Formats: sequence, C-alpha cells, structure tokens
Amino acid sequence: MGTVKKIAVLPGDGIGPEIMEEALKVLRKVEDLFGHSFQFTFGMAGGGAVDRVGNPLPEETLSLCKQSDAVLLAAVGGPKWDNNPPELRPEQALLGLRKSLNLYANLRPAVLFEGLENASTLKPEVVKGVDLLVVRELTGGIYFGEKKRERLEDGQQATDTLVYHEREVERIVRRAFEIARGRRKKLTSVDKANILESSRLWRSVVDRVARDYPDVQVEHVLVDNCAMQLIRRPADFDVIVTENMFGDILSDETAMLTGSIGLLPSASLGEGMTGLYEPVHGSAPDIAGQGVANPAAMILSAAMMLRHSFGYEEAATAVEQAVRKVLADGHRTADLAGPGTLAVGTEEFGDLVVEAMNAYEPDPKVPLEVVM
Ligand SMILES: NC(=O)C1=CN([C@@H]2O[C@H](COP(=O)(O)OP(=O)(O)OC[C@H]3O[C@@H](n4cnc5c(N)ncnc54)[C@H](O)[C@@H]3O)[C@@H](O)[C@H]2O)C=CC1
Ligand SMILES: CC(C)CC(=O)C(=O)O
Ligand SMILES: [Mg+2]
Repeated sequence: MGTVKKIAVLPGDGIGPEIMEEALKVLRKVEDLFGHSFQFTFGMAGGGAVDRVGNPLPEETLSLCKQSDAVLLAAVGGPKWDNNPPELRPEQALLGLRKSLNLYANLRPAVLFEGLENASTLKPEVVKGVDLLVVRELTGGIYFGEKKRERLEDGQQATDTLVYHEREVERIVRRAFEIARGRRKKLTSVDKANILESSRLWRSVVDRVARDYPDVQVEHVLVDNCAMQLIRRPADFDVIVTENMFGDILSDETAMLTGSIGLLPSASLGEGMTGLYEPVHGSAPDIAGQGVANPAAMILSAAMMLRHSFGYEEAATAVEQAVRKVLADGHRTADLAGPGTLAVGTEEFGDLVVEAMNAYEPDPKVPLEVVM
C-alpha cells in the first residue's frame, strides 16, 4: 500500500456539502477497491466561514490546504453574501486559494457522454464527438488586477484592471501546448487582440512558443467568434487556451454542449503537486438543500485529483468509467432528466456510481499508475 494522501475537504456553500458527500463516498470506494489510503480533513471556506469567523478563507483553512496533498472544493457563494464588502465575499476564498497555491493552470474538460446525445440544447449531430479541454489561466488577468470605486461629481466610477506579464502567459501557453501534444494536437488560442493590448501580448507569446511545438496545429480565434464557433462546430475543438475571464465564461458555455454544467469537473494546477479540484459550476443556491443537485462534476473532479495529484490513473479511470456507465444506463439527475423522465437524487446518483465501480474492469491499454 502507498502513502496516505492528505486531502483538504472544503464543502463550502449551497449545494456544496451535498455533492461533496457523494465524492467522498466514491473516494472511500477507491480506498476499498485499490488499496489507496486517504486522510480527509474538513475546512471552512466561503460564506459559511464569513458567518462563523468573519473571513471567507480563514488562516487555518489556508494552512490546512498548504499542508495537504490536494484540495477538494465543492462551491462557495450565495445571495446572502452578495452585498458584502469585497473582503467578505465568499468568492474571495477561491481567488485567495488559487493565488496562494499558485494554481495558474485550470483544466476544464467537456466531453459528450454516451446516452446524452439528446441532452444538449443543440442538435445531436452538432454535439456528436465533443471532446475538448479549456485550459484557463487562473491567477492573473482582470480578476486579480487593481480595482477601485470612486465618487465623481456626476456619479460613481468603477475600475477593474487587466494585467498580464509575459511570464504568466508563457507558462500557461506552454502547458497547453504540452497537453495538446498528448491529445489531438490542435490548439485554439482565444483572445481579443483586435482591441486589448494584453491580448496582443498573449498572441505574440503563443506564436513564439508555437515554434517549439511544430507538431501542434495552432489557430488564433477572437473570443466573440469563439463563443459562436463553440455552438456552430464544437466537435472541431481540441484544446482551447485562454486568459482567466474568457476561460471562465467559455467553459460555462461548453457545459451546454455536454447537457449540463453539473457534469463539468476541473483541476487547478501549479508547479507543485498540491492541486485544487472543483466543479466548474457554482453553489447553485436555487436548488440547494433539496437533494437534487448533480454530483457528477464533483465526483469527476475527485477523479482528476486521483490522476493529477496522486498519479492513480487506474482509480481515476475506474471512477470516470463508473460515472459514464451510470449515465449510459439512463440514470438522470433533475438537470438532465427530460419531461416524463424520473430523476434520481444526488445521493442516489452517488450510490449508483459506487455500485458501478464494483463492475470495473481494467482496460489493458491504460497504464496502472502514471509517474508525475
Ligand atoms: N467555484 C465556485 O465556487 C463558484 C461559485 N460561484 C458562485 O455560486 C453562486 C451561484 O452562481 P450562479 O451564477 O447561479 O451559477 P451556478 O453555477 O451556481 O448555477 C447556475 C445554474 O446551474 C445550475 N447548476 C449548477 N450546478 C448544478 C449541479 N451540480 N446540478 C444541477 N444544476 C446545477 C443551478 O441550479 C443554476 O440554475 C454565486 O454566488 C457565484 O458567485 C459561481 C461559479 C463558481
Ligand atoms: C466565482 C469565481 C471567482 C469564478 C468562477 O466563476 C469560476 O472560477 O468558475
Ligand atoms: Mg465560473
């Protein structure tokens, strides 16, 4: 048996605790099936932490995360805290964690699973074959630039600043090229170089780095056009690399190619092994506490953790295959259940995934463990 992996568990707000419970259930099954061993330590983050200790990311939580091998986060935020001053907003927990752990690379895969061909709002022939990855820069750009609010004579004025250093662009772009090399070797760099200086810098870095990857086909697409092409010809995309805010917005769009945002996981990585794993979606306050949220994105985020932080490729594959099987067998949470289809709840979906894991059969083509 390998070493015990320390996992910081941050359930957060809204549907967070409900979906986290299901991911932990699946990870306990991974322990049983594969002999891995996890130590889960819970931490406070988000609105709940604001209410309890007046800080969305308490020092205790930050040091827990820094001392852990990986961080699992469900979601933070909700209307209760929307009018709080900036430092008391739940979302600050996310920004603080990403920055403190230097998690600059956010991987957001969007794949159309078997059985969900009719789940998208787009025609089945349009979404057929969708298998793309958004590589989003996560620690720079407008979310982190200087912000200010001023009172002028004729009213208020607000400023957000978008800054990128060449170094920050190069490291995410290189990472995206490396990833593209291991996939279908097609990279789409998304920017707004017709208007933004930061985008012109971005584009020049992509062109320079591209010389080191002659085997990867590169295209530059303006973000507004990309938003449209994602709906027009989504299966043509392989890896999309883009800055922080564009990646945030485009990845929510890709959710609807797959059927639901409740299916999209993510991994946030830096140079070290302590990655952060969270669904692409937020705390879904509109359905919180009802037991109806789709836990797949959270469970698949846990699978990404097994792969990227621990190198447990076989266990990651087993979890992913189990989620695919449950969906292929026709089980649907409310977000995916069409009219007349009986939906399963959050807990039941988690139980079905655990049950499906019992039937896991190793694929001889998949290496058992990846050396990171
Ligand atoms: N990583 C995080 O913690 C994020 C937090 N947020 C925060 O979450 C709160 C709500 O934001 P929204 O804009 O409403 O985005 P959201 O992603 O929470 O919800 C958007 C829509 O998708 C649905 N949805 C989301 N996840 C689902 C799931 N697992 N199963 C079924 N349906 C699901 C919701 O019910 C809602 O109708 C805000 O406070 C926002 O700041 C938003 C995005 C990311
Ligand atoms: C709530 C945020 C800080 C950002 C967001 O929507 C995301 O990372 O997906
Ligand atoms: Mg988002």
